[in-house]
This record gives sequence, C-alpha cells and structure tokens, in this order.
Amino acid sequence: MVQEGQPISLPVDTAAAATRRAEALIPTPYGDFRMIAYSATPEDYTPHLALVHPDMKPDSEVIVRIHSECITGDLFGSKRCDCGEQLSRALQIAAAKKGVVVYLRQEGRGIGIINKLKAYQLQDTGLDTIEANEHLGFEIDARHYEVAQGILQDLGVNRIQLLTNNPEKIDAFDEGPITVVCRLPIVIDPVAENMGYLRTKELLMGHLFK
Ligand SMILES: Nc1nc2c(ncn2[C@@H]2O[C@H](COP(=O)(O)OP(=O)(O)OP(=O)(O)O)[C@@H](O)[C@H]2O)c(=O)[nH]1
Ligand SMILES: [Zn+2]
Repeated sequence: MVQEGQPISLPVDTAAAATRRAEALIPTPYGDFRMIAYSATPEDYTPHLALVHPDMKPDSEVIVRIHSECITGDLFGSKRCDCGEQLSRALQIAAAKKGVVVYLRQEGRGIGIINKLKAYQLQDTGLDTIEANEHLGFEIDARHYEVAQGILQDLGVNRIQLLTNNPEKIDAFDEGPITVVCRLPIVIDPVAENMGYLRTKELLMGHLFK
C-alpha cells in the first residue's frame, strides 16, 4: 500500500500494460474514433486508452497526442491547467488528420488524483507545481512513456508527428522503436487561473509555448 509522502511507481511491466483488451467505435463531437483499451490485466478498471481515427494509416506519419490523465481538467473543465482544452484540441486535430490520441492513466504527472489535490492545496499556500510535488515527497514528474510506445507499436505506427509542448515527451522516444518526425505545438490561450501554472512550466520545466 502506498504511504503518504512515498513515491508511487507505475506498472513495471509496460509491455503487458500495452496488451489490447477491448475496442469499440465511439462517436464523439469531433468525429468517430475506434477506442481501444490496453491494460496489464483483463479486469483493470483504469486501462490506458487509444482513440484511433477509423481511417488512420499506420504507414504514414501519424499525428499523435499522448495525453496524461487529468480528471480535474479533462472531465470537469478545471481552469487550473490547460489539459481539458488540450484534449479537445487534440481530438479535433486527430479527427481532421486521421490521427491518434493515446490517453495514459498517469493522473497528476503520475502521483494520482489524491496527491494532486494535496499538491493543489499546497499551491494555494504559495508553492508552485514543482515545489508542491517535492513537498509531498514525489518526483517533479513521475511519468513514463514506454507503454505509449507499446500501444503505438500495437497499432502498427512507426513514425509520428507528436502534439506536445513538453520536450521531455520527445526525449522519451529517443531509445525506443517509434520515430518522432516533428513536434507540433498544442498551445491554449491562458486564463487568469492557469497563468502561474503555465509560467512555471515554461520557465522551470522547459515547456515550449510556440
Ligand atoms: N502533480 C501535479 N500534476 C498536475 C498539476 N497540474 C496538472 N497536473 C497533471 O499534469 C499532467 C499534464 O502534464 P502537463 O505538465 O500539464 O503537460 P504535459 O503533458 O507534460 O505536456 P503537453 O504534452 O504539452 O501537454 C496531467 O496528468 C495532470 O493531471 C499539478 O499542479 N501537480
Ligand atoms: Zn490538468
């Protein structure tokens, strides 16, 4: 069991986590996608998800968004971050360009929703997003991307145009089987509530907002 303040670790067997379990066609406001669930075990309640355009061509350079779960932003539209709007934008682009959105269950940069809420509470006392993670005893960013590469391999995709502002996500592909041909920025207009968060990402975490 995870104790408060102790780093949690993501599933070690990333190859197993990229096992295809089920799929169905999902009509969204952006267009139709094939939703494919991947997990290490058949009964996993929080499998990783791939939303694949029905006419995606694996042999082409595929536009891919690797999106980290953010229940506050993605589902409830929280303005503390840019995730919700990035997800909508990514789905829009994937629908238009026959791309793929990989939805990784690494909430809170891998520390989970409970700890992310604790981090938010600390941020409300003046800490930034990095300091809050450290105060709780976590890495600044506990995410891994091997499973995303396994999912793309399962889809037969080898060359991608990656929708991200985070250079670390590109670096994560350096040693792997998938080639990132280029980065496509995914920049959302800031609002007052996420200005500080976005500034920290730009100045201290090296995110590229253009
Ligand atoms: N620990 C923590 N996680 C956060 C915070 N705000 C957002 N997140 C999580 O951060 C993840 C998104 O990471 P970001 O750093 O916003 O963006 P990114 O995915 O690295 O980069 P992009 O590809 O450009 O979106 C999601 O899992 C969110 O739940 C925060 O203040 N603390
Ligand atoms: Zn978010």
